[in-house]
Amino acid sequence: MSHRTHCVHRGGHGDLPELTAAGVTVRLGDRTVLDSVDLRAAGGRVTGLLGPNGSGKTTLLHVLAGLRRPDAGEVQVGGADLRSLPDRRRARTLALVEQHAATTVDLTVREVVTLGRLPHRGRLGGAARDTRGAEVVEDVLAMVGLAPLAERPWGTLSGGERQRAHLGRTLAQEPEVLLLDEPTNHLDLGQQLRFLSLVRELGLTAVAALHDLELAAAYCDDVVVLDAGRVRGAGPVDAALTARLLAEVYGVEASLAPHPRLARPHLVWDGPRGEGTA
Ligand SMILES: Nc1ncnc2c1ncn2[C@@H]1O[C@H](COP(=O)(O)OP(=O)(O)OP(=O)(O)O)[C@@H](O)[C@H]1O
Repeated sequence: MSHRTHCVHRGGHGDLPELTAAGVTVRLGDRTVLDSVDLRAAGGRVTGLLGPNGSGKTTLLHVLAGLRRPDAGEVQVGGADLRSLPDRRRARTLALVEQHAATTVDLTVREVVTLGRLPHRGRLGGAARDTRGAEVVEDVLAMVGLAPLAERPWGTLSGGERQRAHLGRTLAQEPEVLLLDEPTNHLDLGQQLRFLSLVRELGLTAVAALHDLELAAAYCDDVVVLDAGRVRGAGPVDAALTARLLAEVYGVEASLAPHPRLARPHLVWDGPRGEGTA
């Protein structure tokens, strides 16, 4: 993946909107899947959305993206109620990279990325008014390392290449707020590190659901930890990811330590709770 400066690159400077959720509750059937959840994703920072399987991360991302209406609570982006934004404005403000996003199989990689330009086109869908569209698409293809595969049919891509194409389509939307649902799932270690480095370098307001606590400790500024639909911890990574929280929420003996070479926290785990050696 290329790290060159790009037109969708914001560099983390001041004017990016904050995304907040207040009292978000979602009930599905007789289950309360999210229970009065508060979240604050500060402008231009990467917020990790953490929690065990089934804790509500995807459901919360769908509420934050405006894809699911909560039973209670509200989401604000840049101080405005998400529901008050017209669809196209919302799509230009905030975009979600889904975990298992489906894409029509006979499109090429460039065509998939170009789909991200739809909110920038005229009301009748014409490309005429999207004067920057082609340039943005080429920039994004280079940025996610898919320029050499631009003409490849979607169906021939590996899982990791598809993940990068989905990111490319989302970046082509030029959102200010980027929502990512387990974005590193299909990626090898090198691609995981490059993907999250790229997300940081974009400098957008980002919320990423992550299973890998090591990656979360390394790449997130802040975290929100869900457990059974409730927030169990939130704040800057090193303050929020305490040994006690990791034991209670994940059932593991683990803690953060200074990275031996880099100025950032590093997750050190001993094992499942009660079986650690420390
Ligand atoms: N339509 C539904 N009806 C009932 N329960 C549902 C429905 N959809 C999701 N759930 C439940 O809601 C809970 C939260 O699911 P969600 O996918 O948001 O969790 P998650 O933290 O993203 O999980 P994972 O890490 O496994 O992807 C789960 O227990 C799930 O089984």
